[in-house]
This record gives sequence, structure tokens and C-alpha cells, in this order.
Amino acid sequence: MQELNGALLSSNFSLFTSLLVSFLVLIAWLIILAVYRLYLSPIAHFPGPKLAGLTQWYEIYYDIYLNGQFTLHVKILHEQYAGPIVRINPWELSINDPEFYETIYSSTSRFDKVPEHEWWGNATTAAQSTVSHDLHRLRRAAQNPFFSKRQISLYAPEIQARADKLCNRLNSEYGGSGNVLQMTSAFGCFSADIVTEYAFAKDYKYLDSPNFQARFVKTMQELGKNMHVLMLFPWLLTILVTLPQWLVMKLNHRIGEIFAFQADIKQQVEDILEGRNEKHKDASHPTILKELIDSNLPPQEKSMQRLQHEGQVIVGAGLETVKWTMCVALFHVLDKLEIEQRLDAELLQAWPDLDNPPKLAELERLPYLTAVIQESLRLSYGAVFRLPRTSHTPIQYSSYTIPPGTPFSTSVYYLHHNETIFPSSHTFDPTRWLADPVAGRPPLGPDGEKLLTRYLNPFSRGTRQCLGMHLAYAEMYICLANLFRRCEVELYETMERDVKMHSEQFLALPHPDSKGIRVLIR
Ligand code: HEM
Repeated sequence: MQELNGALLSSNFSLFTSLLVSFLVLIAWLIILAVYRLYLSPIAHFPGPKLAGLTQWYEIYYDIYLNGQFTLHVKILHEQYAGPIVRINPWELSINDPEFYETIYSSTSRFDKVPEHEWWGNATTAAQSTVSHDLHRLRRAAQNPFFSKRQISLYAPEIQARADKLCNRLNSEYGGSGNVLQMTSAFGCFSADIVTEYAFAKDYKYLDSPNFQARFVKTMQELGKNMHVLMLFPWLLTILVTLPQWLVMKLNHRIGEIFAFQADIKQQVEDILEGRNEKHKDASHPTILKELIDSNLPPQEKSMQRLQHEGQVIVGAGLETVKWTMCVALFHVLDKLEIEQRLDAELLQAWPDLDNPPKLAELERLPYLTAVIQESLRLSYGAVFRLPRTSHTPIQYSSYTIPPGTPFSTSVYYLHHNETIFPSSHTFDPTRWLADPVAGRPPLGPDGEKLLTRYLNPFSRGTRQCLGMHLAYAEMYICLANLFRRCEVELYETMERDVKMHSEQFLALPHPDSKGIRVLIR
């Protein structure tokens, strides 16, 4: 008995000792890490809050606890530390300098993305998620031709057909009825039908769904609300993808819905590869996936998974962005009578016979419509989250040398709200984009030499610039022209709060209480 007690005592003692030693090792490791991060790290001398340099929990607090507030907070840090460069977490720098934007998002430098962001969209092998510059270049080159301005102009009749469908439905179903219409959802259905048709030659006909409530459109909206959890804890996804879909749906229905969407995209790819969807053969436009399959990419780049990931990203990237920009445009045009009247007058002149809609190229030449779209892009921002890049060689910024491998980034929000470039930057003012009426020269930036458009970057710039930019412009030109020319729309209980960025979840989100852009059709 005594022996047993002795053995128990000694095993308790050794357990206690091991726990104590582990605890002391942990404390020692934390102290070393803190000293390293605060004093020895190659970016320790950059300005910024010590706490941010010490731990990423600083960022997590703003982005998860305060729900997408870190981007806005970093803008304040730039003001507090009175400098264009600030350390925002233990390993990353933010640069708020409009003249440096094109260096960060460069067309010529071989910058990589950061591996931490590879998992975001659960599409690790898509071009958009690709970390390495060289591999991205290979993947992107195979897609560029299908998103060229010329290819998109050939697709314009399909976009017009969907704008016809949208406007006819608005007038016949809602016109004069007094029924409130959720334009946010209607725009979502419009852009979803366009991008899925373009990608897979499959029209999902979301524009036919009752009250424009399409599950897939809602899924994409919901995805936005999870972004920071997925971005800051990417390993969560790696676990979730191994679980059965029904279980994920139970644990977190938003992520479950995303997996369901991904399974659907996989089905689309299989249907094309296995000959069940042959529509692409007679489609009026090339389909992205078929073109990738027929491209010169090496065989490993044409795997089912790769094609599925590209399909996922293209559809995902093409939906919320276009929808949100059109919401911003619709609200501001309807909110200010003089903007609405000026746009209506221009459209009436360019499009006198309602049965003969102008071609896309003609719409693109309309200065005021163009200015409305530019101003809407400025205030909808595109990807408002900072888009970090890393360099294999040191980067010189002012008197600072950014060490190789250090992520550096900026947010387009800082650029679009730079008061020197865009005075009264929170005001929606399309006239800032109009050419000088006397000299005819386009609007210039603050130095009086560079074009103002240089500072409008909702699509980012450089090698990773938005692939779908021309498609996005075509959708916006055609949809907004049709809507304002053919429908009598008025806002219903919708205010600026519904289109103003309240938080950042990769894209800009309005106030959580917003009910979307609601309208009546007269
Ligand atoms: C107003 C509309 C849009 C805006 C503001 C926008 C904005 C952006 C931005 C800022 C990026 C860069 C993201 C990064 O660096 O990670 C991007 C990438 C991308 N966008 Fe768009 N986008 C729009 C519409 C579209 C559409 C309609 C499509 C699809 C057809 C699309 C497809 C893509 C793809 C595939 C990428 C990844 C490109 C790459 O990494 O090579 N986007 N977009």
C-alpha cells in the first residue's frame, strides 16, 4: 500500500514537473518571441503600435470582435503615426501613398501573394489564389484572351438580352403595383446569370426566380460575412473540407452553402468534360472552361480540381462586385434629382427609339453615364481589403527599405478617400470625371499632369488586376442604361447608410441593419 502511494506520489510529481517545465518553456518562448518582434525583427523600426507589432490578435480584435474594422483603423493609424508607412501586424507593412500604388500593384515586378491568403476561397489552385508570380502568370495567360475587351464586346448581345429580361420583368411585375422591389437581389440575379452563362454556357435563369430570391446569389452574399474568420484562421477551412457536407451545413450553414455552391461548379465542369453539356459548341461566345481545356497549359494545369477552382473564382468574383457597384450607382442617381435628370437627358438623346438599344461601344462614349460609373466604382471600392504582395528583393520606399519577404500592401479605400485627389471624397459627384468643357482635356490629378483615372483603382492594377474588368464594365453600362432609360424607378426607404461602407469583409459592406436598396417601379 505504502509502495503504491509512493508510486502515485512520484507519478503526480513527475506530471506536475512536466507541466511546470512546459509552462516555463512556453513563457520563455513567448518572451523571446516578443523581444524578437519588438526589437530584433527586420521591420521592428517601422512606426506603428507596439501591440500590433507584438501580436496579430490586435488585427483579430478589429476584424473579428469589431467585425471588419481593421482597414478603417489602419487609416487612423496612418494619421496617428503621421506617416505613409505603418507596421500593422508582426510581419506586415501598410503604405498609404497614392504615388506608390502602382509600385505595389506593378505590371513589371515579380511580386508574390502571401501564402496565408491561399485558402480564402477554398480554391487553392485558381490563378487568383496562386502565391508565386511565375505560376500565376502561366495560369492567367491562358485566361486573358477570353476576357479581352474584344471578346466581351462579342458577348454584349447576351448581356443586353438579360437587361431586357430584367427591365421587362420590373415593368410588368412591379410597375405601378406599389410592391417593394429588392434591387440588391435583382442585380445579383442579373450578374449571376451573365457570369455563369459566360463561364459554362449555362443560364441558371436566376432572373426568373420569384422576387429575385435565388439561393446561389444569397450564398455569395453570406460568404461575405465570413471573410475575416476564413482569412485569419485559414486552417478552419482545411478541417471543414474534410467533413461531410451535411455536418458542415449543421455547424455553419453559410460555409455549408459555399460548399454546396462549389459542388455545383464541380458538376458544371464534369458536365463539360464528360460531354453532358455540349451547349458551348453552339454558344455565341467562347466558354472559359472549354477554352482552358483546349489551351496550351501543361496537363497538370487542366486537372478537374484546377478547372473547378478557376470556375469557382470566376463566378464568385463576378457577382458581388458588380452587384454592389450597381447598387451604389442606383442609389446616388436616384438620390439627387440633378444627377438623375442629367443622366436621363443624355440617355434620351443617345437612345431615342426604345426598340433600338445603343451598342455597347456607343454607351461607352456617353460622358455622363461613364462619369456615373466611375464615381460608383470609386465609392464601391472593389476589393477594399488590403492586397498584400511580397518581393524577393528589397524594396525602397522613401527612406525605408522593405526587407525581402515582408508583405506590404495598401487599401484602395485610402486612395479613393484621399482628399487632395478627390476633394469632398465622401460626396458622390460624377462631374469630377468630366472633361474640361472648353479645353476638352480629361480631368487631371493634383499635380495637373497625371490623369485622374490613374487614382481610380477598384480593379487593382498590375499583373493581378481584375480579370473580369471588361465584363464588369459591359454589365454596368448595359444594365444601368437600360434601367434608367426604360424603367421609372424611385427609392423606397433607402438611405445613404445602405450604400456607405460600414465594415470591410474583403468587399465593402453597409451597416448591418441595412435592408438593401429597395425601390418602387412607377
Ligand atoms: C465592379 C466589378 C469588379 C470589381 C470592382 C473587381 C475587382 C477585382 C479586384 C480588386 C481584383 C484583384 C484581387 C486580388 O488581387 O486578389 C479582382 C480579381 C479578379 N476578378 Fe474582379 N472585379 C469585378 C468584377 C469581376 C467580374 C465580372 C469577374 C468575372 C468574370 C471578375 C473576375 C476576377 C478574377 C478571376 C480575378 C483574379 C485575377 C487574378 O488573380 O489573376 N471580376 N477583381
